[in-house]
Amino acid sequence: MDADEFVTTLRGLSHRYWGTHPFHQRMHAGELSQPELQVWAANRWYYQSAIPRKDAAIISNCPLPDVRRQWLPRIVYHDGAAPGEGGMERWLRLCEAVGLTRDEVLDERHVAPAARFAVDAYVEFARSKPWVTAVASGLTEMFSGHLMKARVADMLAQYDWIRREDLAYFTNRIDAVSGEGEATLALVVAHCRTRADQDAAVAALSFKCDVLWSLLDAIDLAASKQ
Ligand SMILES: O=C(O)c1cc(C(=O)O)c2c(n1)C(=O)C(=O)c1cc(C(=O)O)[nH]c1-2
Repeated sequence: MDADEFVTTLRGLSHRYWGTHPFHQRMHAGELSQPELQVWAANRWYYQSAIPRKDAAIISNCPLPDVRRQWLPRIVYHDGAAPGEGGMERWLRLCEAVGLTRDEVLDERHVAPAARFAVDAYVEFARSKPWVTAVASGLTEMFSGHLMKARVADMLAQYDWIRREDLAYFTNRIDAVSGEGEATLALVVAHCRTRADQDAAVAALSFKCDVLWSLLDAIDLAASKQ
């Protein structure tokens, strides 16, 4: 495929993205109870906490200093440059805003088995696949900016007990993905040189859509028991 066709094929997977998942639809429509939002926040914590390990696995498999240098800030973004900073900290504050304690999030007591299984599969994928294939799996970020913008607006409009500062994770992340999404796409296009590499990248993005969808299926089921 030439670069345009390759990018079009990757973007063509957007219909499989978790933006249209029924749980997200209910969240955006204001139909979730506070206990259901707690299930969501506590389970997504497990995803958030796995992302730096996933990115470290990509770096460990990559022999190219330029790419490692480009990827490294992602780990610091989530872990923070110091304790009490960074994306994971902002997610924990969101958990507290929906009424969870830090302890009950950090000890993972609310993490559903299928949520754990889906997230662990993503980390294992990054450990076991060529680095560029694992990078391609993160291209769901291309689809996430629009969704996160809608999420902030809809949550503020629909849940009057949620304040803008509670959603700092997302407002901060929206800015980060606009740059990272394009840079990641450029990296994947530049380093997938054969048709086999390109097909593996498309399959990786498809796999990641399945990971996210499965995570939300697990959350949906756990929330329905509230
Ligand atoms: O809220 C969302 O809908 C959403 C989606 C995604 C995604 O599409 O993978 C990520 C995030 N958020 C996110 O916050 C994040 O840090 C992130 C990292 C990655 C990744 O695969 O490396 N995806 C995502």
